Amino acid sequence: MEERKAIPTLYDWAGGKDALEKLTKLFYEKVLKDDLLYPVFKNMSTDHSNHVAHFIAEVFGGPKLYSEEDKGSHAIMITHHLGKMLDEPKRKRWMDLLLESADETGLASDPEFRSALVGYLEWGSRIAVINSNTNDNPVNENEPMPKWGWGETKGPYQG
Ligand code: HEM
Repeated sequence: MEERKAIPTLYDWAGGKDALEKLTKLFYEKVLKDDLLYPVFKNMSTDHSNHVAHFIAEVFGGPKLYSEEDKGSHAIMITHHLGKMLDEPKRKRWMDLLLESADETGLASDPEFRSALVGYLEWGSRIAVINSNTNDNPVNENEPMPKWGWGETKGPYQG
């Protein structure tokens, strides 16, 4: 049977911390210029963009940038969404602008990586909408950060 080469984490394949911070920086610039999303994010902190990059970095198998460096946790991330009353049009715009930013910042665009990225963002953004329509955090403070991998493609294409 043919041996597969070592599978990189999604974090490494994406280009690490710098690539993810660049992605969210452009994304929140777009968000603040967007009529639908501006009111939702107008009070966000100056750290917001990096915190989201660090959260994704950690979920994608990178270092504990969110849970240790930023002193966050899965439960704390969810707390930020509680009561925000998000809906499908806002979620969709959020997805569109994030994927547009991925293309414009030159994030890895191979089919395997993008399938994992979109899968994670669809999952996470739909959960964010659900949690934004309640004030009760369903996640316990001790629960681990989510982890996301390559999914069905099992890794980058190895021609
Ligand atoms: C995979 C999906 C998502 C992830 C990983 C994520 C992650 C985060 C994180 C880490 C924070 C805390 C930032 C901080 O420390 O300042 C946050 C806050 C927030 N997120 Fe999300 N989020 C996601 C989806 C969404 C979506 C779809 C929306 C809206 C359409 C949204 C709206 C917000 C808002 C309004 C806040 C609070 C902003 C404020 O502090 O004023 N999030 N999110």
